[in-house]
Amino acid sequence: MTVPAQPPAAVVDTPAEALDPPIAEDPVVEALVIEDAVVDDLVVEAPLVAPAPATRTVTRKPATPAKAPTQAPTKATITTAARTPAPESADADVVLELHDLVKRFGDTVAVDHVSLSIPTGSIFGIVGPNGAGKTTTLSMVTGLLRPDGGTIAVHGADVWSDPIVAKRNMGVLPDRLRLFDRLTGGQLLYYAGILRGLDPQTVKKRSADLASAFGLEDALDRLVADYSAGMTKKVALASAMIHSPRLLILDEPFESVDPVSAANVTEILQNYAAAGGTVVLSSHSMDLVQRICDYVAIVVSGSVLASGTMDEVRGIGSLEERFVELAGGRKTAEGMEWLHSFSD
Ligand SMILES: Nc1ncnc2c1ncn2[C@@H]1O[C@H](COP(=O)(O)OP(=O)(O)OP(=O)(O)O)[C@@H](O)[C@H]1O
Repeated sequence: MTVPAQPPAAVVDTPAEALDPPIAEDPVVEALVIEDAVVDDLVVEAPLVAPAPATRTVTRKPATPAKAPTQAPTKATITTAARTPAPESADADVVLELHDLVKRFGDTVAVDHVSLSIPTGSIFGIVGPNGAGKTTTLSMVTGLLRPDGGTIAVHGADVWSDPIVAKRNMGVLPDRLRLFDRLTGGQLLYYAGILRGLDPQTVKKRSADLASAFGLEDALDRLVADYSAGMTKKVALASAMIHSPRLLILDEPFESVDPVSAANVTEILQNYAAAGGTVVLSSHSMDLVQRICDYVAIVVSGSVLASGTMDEVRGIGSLEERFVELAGGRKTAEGMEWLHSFSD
């Protein structure tokens, strides 16, 4: 009897991660996806410490209901909205103001005159295709990258001319995690808290709360260098929050994070925003952004093509549909037949 040859296999670790939706949905990529194992199982009930009381009176607007407007915004109205962000009410407090931000790398214009107003107590999502300029924008906001033009102000304090004031109340999850990974998770959290001026007792209490919230209790004594990608992301997120900042800047906080942990992180962020904290996050997960963000900006080729409340930006469709439309639609995978010819 002839035994049929085994089909060839490609082993790809989370191939769609950090890919923008048009690519992540591409049939070629879909064909390659092999289900990822869910690693960290956890159940969380511990609430995260709320941010310190705001000096201004803050009432977080509830997430806008998923009600379709009577008329879909046209591309022209969206583009106009991009230049003048449209918060729900004109008197909304603005915690973070980006004005006419520009960043070039040689001939590449990574960020092209971006202006955004982030209301206090909101969760603001920044989405865009790979290479759109999201990380570059957030890196300038957090003072990691100097802008070529424009200004960034946190509660009126300029990030570049008044960095100590501007950054004091900021918690940052950068894109490329460069942690002190020869420390244990517990030591890293301790270090983050002490650096932010907390006393040791408070740091210990908050570290325990955060470890419980992120399902890292059993990992606190292990070296961060030995953590999985998702565990590393979570301990970095916990380090960004330990001083209960008023503003969290999170670059792809859900990347590598399993669905249970993502649900926990979502709940933590929603409680945080309900207590007056503000979250600015970038993500490729359109469903998640649509579900948790009050406001969203779609960035393509360094420019904001749409921004405003979630309902204003997505119109009558989903955020993903609007994103794909503004990002230039999907490309059909042609000329890839060689992939099906198998080298054996
Ligand atoms: N240090 C750098 N030197 C040169 N070019 C850079 C540098 N950092 C970013 N770029 C370029 O700037 C553009 C924007 O990159 P950026 O990382 O901000 O995109 P992104 O929207 O965060 O992408 P992704 O979704 O893939 O993370 C890209 O063309 C990128 O190649």
